[in-house]
Amino acid sequence: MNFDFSAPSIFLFVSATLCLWLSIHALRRQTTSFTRNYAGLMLCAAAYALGYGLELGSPDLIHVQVMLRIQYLGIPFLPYFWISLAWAYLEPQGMPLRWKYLPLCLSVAIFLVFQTNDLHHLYYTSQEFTRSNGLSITRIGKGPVYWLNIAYLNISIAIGALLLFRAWRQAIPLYRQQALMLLAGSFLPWIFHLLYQTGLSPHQIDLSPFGIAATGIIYSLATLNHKMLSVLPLARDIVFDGIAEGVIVLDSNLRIIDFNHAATRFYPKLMLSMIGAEAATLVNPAAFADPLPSAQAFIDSTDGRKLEIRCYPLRNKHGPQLGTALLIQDVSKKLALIDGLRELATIDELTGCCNRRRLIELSEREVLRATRHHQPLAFIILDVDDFKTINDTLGHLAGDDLLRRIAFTLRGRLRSTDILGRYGGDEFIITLPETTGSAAALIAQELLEHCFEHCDSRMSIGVVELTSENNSFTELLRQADFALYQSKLDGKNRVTLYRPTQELVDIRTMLR
Ligand SMILES: Nc1nc2c(ncn2[C@@H]2O[C@H](COP(=O)(O)OP(=O)(O)OP(=O)(O)O)[C@@H](O)[C@H]2O)c(=O)[nH]1
Repeated sequence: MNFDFSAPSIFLFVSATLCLWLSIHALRRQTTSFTRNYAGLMLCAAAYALGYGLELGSPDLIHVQVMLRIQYLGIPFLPYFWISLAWAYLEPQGMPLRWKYLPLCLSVAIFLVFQTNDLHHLYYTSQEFTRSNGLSITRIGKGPVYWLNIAYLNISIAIGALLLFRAWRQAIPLYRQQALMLLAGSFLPWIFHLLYQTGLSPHQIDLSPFGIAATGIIYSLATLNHKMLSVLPLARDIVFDGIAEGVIVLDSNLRIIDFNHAATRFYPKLMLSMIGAEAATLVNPAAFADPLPSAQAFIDSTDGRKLEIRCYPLRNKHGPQLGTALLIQDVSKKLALIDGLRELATIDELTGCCNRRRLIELSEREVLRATRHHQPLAFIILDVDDFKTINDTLGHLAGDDLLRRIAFTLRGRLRSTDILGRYGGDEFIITLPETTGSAAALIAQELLEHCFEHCDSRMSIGVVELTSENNSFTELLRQADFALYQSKLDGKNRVTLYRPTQELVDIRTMLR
């Protein structure tokens, strides 16, 4: 006699193929606890649907028994994979090992009892083959392990549904659809199974595999249309809660709908009760006023910390903007480091005043400003007298110390707007905004006396005033240098104010 397949068998074969495809598809995408259990569940469903489809078309009891063995490759493990799947949806790490043992051992035990039923009849006490309406129906006598399996199946469906319900309630709207799909998928087999168990199914056909097959179809559609497998809770939980950056998700009305653990470190006020609150009550609204795809960073200062906030719009591929994600990180240390490096690059290491580069940069800025506003500006250059002798007699360290003390003394006598820099060796330059040449000469004289008094050092000084002829740092330096040279020539330890008419005379003196 041959197999006789009718429409229900064909439906089950198609469903088994879909379930098999889903199983392979899930494993090829990602191997997480969720996808592994999902793949296992779909594989078991495929075995059940295929075996029952074949059973319905079987010609006799011997063939039916073979097909039942195929079905029972999957049936005992369905509850195990179902609980594990729901657990993995709620907790991405999956079910703890100690919890897994009980359902797994139960599944293996039921599997073994079924496969050895001929020896003890603990599963089926009897089997009777009939054909009705073109379908092979097997009336079975139900043994204690059969009832154990039914109880196990029902309890596991209930536990899985409860876990998924919790996941659905906790999920943000973006994930709710997936949680709902999973939940809906669990009810069909249950209802169909109850119809069969209560004798309400037509011709005593076991409707459970049809329910499982329908679930397979729902999941296939969900996978294709809603990317069910790609929006795994893994993305939300492992990545979301594991990263060091704070993440706050806002809906389209800029209300808080989700946040990760790190975000609570940056905003201690942030807690579950703030879900639904306006984001502006927590985060500086300037951070998300105009979210750009390029996500420019906004620096917010809170509690003495500098928080860098990046704003990303959340939208479906072609749809409208669903919300906004704020990515937050503490950049206080980074900014302090940058400030430190910037300072190092502008400060003279030995004396703590501006280095040559910074001195030129700031002085040029002041020269430009004074020229633009027609304000006076003076320029002083100081050179320690006989510094080489100090180095040679007292040592370089004493020379260094003297330079430090001179810088300290000078700084103490200057205004905050004056610019003091070490130009090199034992030479210092001071740029004095809003100061005439004669006023600067008096200040220079005072500085000279102070350095002698406090540092026991003598200095030669050149002073120059900004005019329309010398309105650049280089020219001011050249003229001030000339005046300084004049001080040295005139016997050191003095101040010379540069006057344009002097230049020719002094050059001639120098050439003599
Ligand atoms: N201790 C110390 N010495 C330095 C430093 N930079 C340059 N010098 C020395 O400073 C001396 C500068 O000497 P000069 O200005 O040329 O000559 P001087 O002995 O001061 O003579 P006059 O300028 O004519 O009074 C040189 O011997 C340099 O080696 C420094 O950072 N620390």
